[in-house]
Amino acid sequence: MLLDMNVKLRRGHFDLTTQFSVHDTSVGLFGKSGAGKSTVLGLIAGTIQPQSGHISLNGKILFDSRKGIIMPREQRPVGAVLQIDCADSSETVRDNLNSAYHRTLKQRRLFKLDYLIGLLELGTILDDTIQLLSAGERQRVALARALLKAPKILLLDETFAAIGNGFRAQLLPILKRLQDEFGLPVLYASQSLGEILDLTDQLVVLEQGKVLRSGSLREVAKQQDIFSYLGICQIDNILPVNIRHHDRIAGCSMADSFGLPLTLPLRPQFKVGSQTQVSIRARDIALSRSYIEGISIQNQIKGRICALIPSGESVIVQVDCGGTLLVEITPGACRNMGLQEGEIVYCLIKTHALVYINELDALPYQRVVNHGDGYYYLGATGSASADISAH
Ligand SMILES: Nc1ncnc2c1ncn2[C@@H]1O[C@H](COP(=O)(O)OP(=O)(O)OP(=O)(O)O)[C@@H](O)[C@H]1O
Repeated sequence: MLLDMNVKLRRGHFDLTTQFSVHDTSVGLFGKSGAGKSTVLGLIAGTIQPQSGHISLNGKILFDSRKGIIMPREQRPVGAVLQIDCADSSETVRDNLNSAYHRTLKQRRLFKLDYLIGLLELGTILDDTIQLLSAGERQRVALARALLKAPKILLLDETFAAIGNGFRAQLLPILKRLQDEFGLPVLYASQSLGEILDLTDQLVVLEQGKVLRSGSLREVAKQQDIFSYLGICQIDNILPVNIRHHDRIAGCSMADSFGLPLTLPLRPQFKVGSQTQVSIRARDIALSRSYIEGISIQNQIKGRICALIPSGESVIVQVDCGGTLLVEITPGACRNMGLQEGEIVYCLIKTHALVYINELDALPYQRVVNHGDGYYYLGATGSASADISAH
């Protein structure tokens, strides 16, 4: 275990009782404004002390109220880019980085100074004083300084948002490389699920100073009533399909997915035998207890209900039909049908509700994650309930 934290803190009216662990992988600390994300990062970095509990990193105790241990901030093997770190300074960038470089013992150094200057594109601002830098430039300098400490974990507080869209696309692969090549995981605090999921699908979800859920998005999303808090407002199923033949007269392409026949919109440009993916919105699938004769809907896929997940004003029905389909219906429909786990249902999908994945980008949605098992979670930009900022 890399980071283990179980602390209590009362600050004014805010009560934080937080327990979570981080293993050797990057984690997103998600929560709405005021949930306590910056406070948690400050507790790990040592800028704030809890009233009780313990925090350990890589087996080293950073804080333990019972043993009376408080490791000073400068000694913690933590690289942190906190909002308070980007304060004014009359030092030049060069002096600021040089002092951080020389403070780290030679044998512990992970990065050469020139390497980080190149990596974070700081060459042109080396002689500028920090107080004259833009907010994004300050964040990059703070990141370089954090990395020069040769940390065991990197704490970032909404850094993508502060650093600007242009540099963000460059920063992401850098953070992934730090994790892969140097084994340096990131604890990334943000109010934007989309921003976190660019980096990792491991989440700690905070609400009012408490850990609401933790685990992979998949595990977190299995539980009730979390979608709206996460800002997920649409779920798409992504199905792998093998094209079997094109029927120009019927106006459709025939395919199979998970061994089941599927009727798709006609796309003769896909070669027979080729593979592609199609997307179907969870809320565009209807359920029936039996196969329906005399209906225009071409796809009636038989499956077994493996979970019924209440989610705000919807119920997500997880149906195992070879692969898994997520179907979103109203609680009323669920009640009227008397659906129960383990029962057989038919998933009804209109041909034209299936969208080829290469045509999906034309839709006005923001894709937030490849779910691994073939689901993409999409947030509609601009939705009132969605807190997913546009890329
Ligand atoms: N110095 C302080 N004294 C008292 N209360 C504080 C102090 N700093 C923060 N708080 C309170 O602690 C709570 C959590 O703040 P925190 O900054 O950790 O939230 P956050 O999740 O990072 O929010 P945001 O996303 O807006 O930055 C808030 O209610 C805030 O008012």
